[in-house]
Order: sequence, then C-alpha cells, then structure tokens
Amino acid sequence: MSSVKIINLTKSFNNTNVLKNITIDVEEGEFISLLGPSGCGKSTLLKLIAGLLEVDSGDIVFNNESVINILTEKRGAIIVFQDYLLFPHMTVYENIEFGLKMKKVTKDIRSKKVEEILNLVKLKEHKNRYPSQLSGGQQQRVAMARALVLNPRILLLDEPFSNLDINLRNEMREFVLSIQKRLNITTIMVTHNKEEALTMSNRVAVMLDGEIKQFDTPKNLYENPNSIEVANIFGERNYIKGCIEEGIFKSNIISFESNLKKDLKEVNIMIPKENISLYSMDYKEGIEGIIKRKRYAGEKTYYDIQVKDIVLKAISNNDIYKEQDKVKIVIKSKNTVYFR
Ligand SMILES: Nc1ncnc2c1ncn2[C@@H]1O[C@H](COP(=O)(O)OP(=O)(O)OP(=O)(O)O)[C@@H](O)[C@H]1O
Repeated sequence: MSSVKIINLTKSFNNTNVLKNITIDVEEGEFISLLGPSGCGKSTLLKLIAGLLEVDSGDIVFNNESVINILTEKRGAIIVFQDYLLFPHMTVYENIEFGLKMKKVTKDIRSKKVEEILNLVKLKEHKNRYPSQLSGGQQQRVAMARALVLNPRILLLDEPFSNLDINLRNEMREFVLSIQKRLNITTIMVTHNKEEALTMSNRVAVMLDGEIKQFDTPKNLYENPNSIEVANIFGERNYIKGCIEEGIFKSNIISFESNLKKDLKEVNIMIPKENISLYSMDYKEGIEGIIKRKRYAGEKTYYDIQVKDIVLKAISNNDIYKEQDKVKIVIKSKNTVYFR
C-alpha cells in the first residue's frame, strides 16, 4: 500500500495538451475514481501513474518518494485493463503465475502465491481452464488476480466493468470492493459511469478536458458541485435564474429565504429533479405547470413540466399524470446550491 501524490502533472501528444496541471492526493488504502467523459485524459493519467508513459512536467510521488524515474516494473502500480488482456494460450493458473515468473520468483513461492490468490478471487476450481472457457466475470477475476499476485502498492483499474452486463457489473463492483478493503490497497479507478464512481469511491475526481474540476466525496460532489459543468456530470438538474435581495432569493417561479446572504443581481440556483414534487390541481400549495413530456421507467417516472417560461425536470414515484395534464408543483429549496 502507498499514498499517491500527483503534482502539477502535464502531458501532451502532438502538441495537444491532454493533461493540464493535474494535482491530486490519494491516501493510503483509499479508493478513488477518475470520472469524466471519453477523451478527457483519464486513461492517460492512469498510464502515467503506472509508468507506461513519461510525464512532460510535474511529479508523481508514492509514499513521499518521486517515482517518475522509476521503471514500470519496479514502481508497483499495476493497471487492470478494460479488456483484461489475458493470454489466450495460458490457463488461469499460468496467467496468474506469469508476472511472478517474469520477476524470477522461485517455483515454490509462485505456487503458494498463485494458490492464495486463486482462493481470494474464488477461481480455484477453474485454474486449469483457458480464458475462452470462462465467463466475463470470471475473466475479470483472473485479470484482478494477475495484478494482485504481484502485491502492488497501487491498483489501477481502467473501466473495469464496462464489458460486463448490468447484473454481473453490480456483483463485480461488490467483489472488487471487498478485496480492496480486505487488502487495504490504494486504488484508482477510471470510469465514465457516475453511479459506479459514487457508489464505490471514498472520493471522486471529476475530469473534464484534461483538468480536475473537483475532487471530493461522492456526497459533496452530488449535493455541492462547485460549477454547473460538474453538476451536469451527475445528471440533469434544473437551474432557475433569479436574484438575491435582502436575504431573499427571488425569481418568477419561486422565492424563499436564501442561505446566501449577499445581495446578487443575477444568480442561478440548482434544483435536483428529486426536489420537485407533483400534486393534483386541487392541492392548496405550489405553482401551476403543464406536463409536456412523460417517460415511464419502472421504479420512477420522469416528467418535463412547463412552468411559466421554463421547463423543469422532475422524477417521481407516481406515474398517474399524463402529458398535457395541469399539475401543481412544489419545489424543495433546502440546501440550495447557487451559481453565479
Ligand atoms: N499515445 C497517444 N498518442 C496521441 N494521442 C493520444 C495518445 N493517447 C491518448 N491520446 C489522446 O489523448 C486524449 C485523452 O485520451 P485518454 O485515453 O486518456 O482519454 P479517456 O478519458 O481515458 O477516454 P476513454 O474514456 O475514451 O478511454 C484523447 O484525445 C486521445 O486521442
């Protein structure tokens, strides 16, 4: 295990600045995610940490030791790639053993370590199978085992669940987390799946266009994003434009006592979909709207509601309203986030 400090890291390819001054601090034993859209530089950052690419400037520090001049094989940061990269002509056992052979570990120790890891990833009974004879989840466990057998200081996971179907994905998330916790291994996972990042990580670094926009706990990121662009990563939100005068937020849709006390001529408030409740027209409170669009999604129903000059998005357990119905909506304004 090791802590990781990434300090002012930059990387360009063909004069295009792919990583711009990245700084993050990962604690020993922590599980963090790099979350961002395709092409924002997540995998490049992982490869720099592993030593598969050279940095242009900045530093990478494991446990107070700079590692940028340390070779990949000596660094102890191991990537599990999205497509597992298992050797097709080797059995599960041989795949797991391979890295130890390369390190010239003796046969006895190799056998002991591989058996230990086979137990850990619950693949003992499949050890003589070839990758083509395994399910997607089992192949992924082999890929994890191959990394873990080398006793890495840092485990790097590159979109580890993207090739798995949805049910298996949930199971594998739990499985990876249980191993990570048991070994207390510092882990950095790349993902573009917000739910995966939020549910698995101690902290999440939101990356956009080669920059870390916010590095925070899942709860803070979801409830207190520092910008509209970060907020949008976590799903569509509603923004209502207004002003703050004498401690009151005022707009043509809602007004309420503001927790921001400064007067502001123009400000946007963020209202999550789940903070908008729908009621029938005889409800005594709320503001009138018309349902413009309805999308039934099983456990939830999504509604777009025209309220004066804007369309608000709501999510509800109730699917009784139809398109063009008039409804009353109530907007919960507690803990509102403000953006200038
Ligand atoms: N070896 C390379 N040579 C040139 N350009 C590269 C190289 N590797 C990555 N890039 C470019 O750098 C940018 C970031 O790529 P990277 O793979 O890090 O993104 P990503 O966020 O991991 O995306 P994805 O989720 O699609 O894997 C992309 O524009 C990519 O085309």
